[in-house]
Amino acid sequence: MTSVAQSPAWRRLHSHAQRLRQERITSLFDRDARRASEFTAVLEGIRLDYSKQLIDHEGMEMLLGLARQQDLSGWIQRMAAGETLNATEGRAAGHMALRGAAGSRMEVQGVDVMPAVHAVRRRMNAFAERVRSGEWRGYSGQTIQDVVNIGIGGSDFGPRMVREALKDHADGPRVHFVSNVDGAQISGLLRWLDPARTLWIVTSKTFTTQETMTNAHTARRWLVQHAGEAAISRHFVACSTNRAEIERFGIDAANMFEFWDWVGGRYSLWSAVGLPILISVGPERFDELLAGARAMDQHFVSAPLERNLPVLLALLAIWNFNFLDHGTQVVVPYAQRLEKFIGWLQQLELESNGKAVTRDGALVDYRTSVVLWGDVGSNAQHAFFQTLHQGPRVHPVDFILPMQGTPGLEHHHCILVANCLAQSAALMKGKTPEQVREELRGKGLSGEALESAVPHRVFSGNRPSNTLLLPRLDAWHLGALLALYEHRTFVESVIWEINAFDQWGVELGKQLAQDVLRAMDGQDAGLDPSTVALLEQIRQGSQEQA
Ligand SMILES: O=P(O)(O)OC[C@H]1O[C@H](O)[C@H](O)[C@@H](O)[C@@H]1O
Repeated sequence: MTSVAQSPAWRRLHSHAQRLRQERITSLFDRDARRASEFTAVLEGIRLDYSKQLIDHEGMEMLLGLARQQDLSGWIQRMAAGETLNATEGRAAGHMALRGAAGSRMEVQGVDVMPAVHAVRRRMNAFAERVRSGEWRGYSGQTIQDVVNIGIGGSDFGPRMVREALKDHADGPRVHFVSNVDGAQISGLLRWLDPARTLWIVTSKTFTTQETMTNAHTARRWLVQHAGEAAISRHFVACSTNRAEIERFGIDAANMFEFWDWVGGRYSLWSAVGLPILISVGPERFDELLAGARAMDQHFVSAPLERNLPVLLALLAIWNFNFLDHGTQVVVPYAQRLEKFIGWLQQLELESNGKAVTRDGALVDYRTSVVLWGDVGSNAQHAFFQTLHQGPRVHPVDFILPMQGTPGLEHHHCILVANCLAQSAALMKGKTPEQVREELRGKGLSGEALESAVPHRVFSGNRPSNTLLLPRLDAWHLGALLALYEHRTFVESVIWEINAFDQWGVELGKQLAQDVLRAMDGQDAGLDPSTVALLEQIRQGSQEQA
């Protein structure tokens, strides 16, 4: 089996990249008056402007050629048809079905799953409404004031991020999240929560994840201490695929919201895992979120590759990392409400594509798994933008900018917009030594003082970015944004020929944690000398503290 890196499409791109490395993005603009509009793709007001990438029409054609060579359209159709894409676990990747419209038919491994999806959604809606309206009462007859989701990874990042993004629409009980097994997180909440008015949602696809189960048992003990076992059915619900474990924990089957093994954890916020979102913002907003994602799905499945937003986003990433050899992917939303977006995106991208073997198990001989990081603008400008502008490696940036800001504070939004656009322009244009000299002469510097100052003030420029404009940050556009990045991740995996839907890489650490726990219990767990020494230090340290 020859590697994609040996294929004709890849080789053509490789040679083309050698040529384009000599180019300036600004010169590409000089030669093409229509570049800004021609290198923009639009869906329902969402505009992906990729004109500030170091690429020309020929390069784009070659990238699309690579996508065709890799049968991208075929893979998209196979995902939409619910085929078993995740071969190592024998599962489909059915997250698009979770946002399918009522009355539509969507198959996963040959079964129409829409009746089951909508049946759970109806139960979620009804339950959320009961909690929100105050009809659902705790053991003392009082209404629910605080809801705590206990979950980690995909059972935490998605709902936490959406809850944060839609905070301005929150009109239900307060929603909190506990993910870390570090007792500091849950103890901080238990200090002030009222057991009679708190609802716990235990969210775990497997219902066996150590951190989640530890936190869930701590919450359960706390409630039982205050109100006895009988209170559990009024205060604990579960979102999971594992009915048996839920019952063993003591949660009523009637309080279980089901999802299925064809929903990957990092793609699960659209399923029962979204229950905390529903309770926070209500079923109507949740429906809008799903509708936005559905619009992106339909676009992804039906738009031609050259106008397909997720496809373009992924191909440009491939261009930057596999052909121009740039460093990492930076994502900077100029929207405070998207503060949790990066965490969600990191799991999505790095758990999906953090692999070095192809679907067939062959080692790859090209880069995969691009490290993705970022923070909200404008804060990020005051943290890591120095290295984006003048550091030795180029890190392409996705700027994400809602076109509307906070009502009544429009002048804040003007400044936000100005900063966002200025950063991408600065990355592209840079500043030449001649420009720096002129500037310094204007400030009265000359001779050696001037020359020694120059290198520190030069910006190489030619640093690529995308700008993604959203009409506004509402539930609909958020849904579309999240689905855009989900599909981007999938497209990358198709080009790289890897399975984006398993995550064996997290298993070894989990197994070894069990060994370390056994060793802490005094058993011989066959640990390595370094771990044994560290454990001894920790034992001594904790004794000193006691
Ligand atoms: O939802 P759970 O079964 O508790 O799993 C939570 C998380 O566990 C692991 O970290 C997996 O790699 C993630 O994909 C998953 O989201």
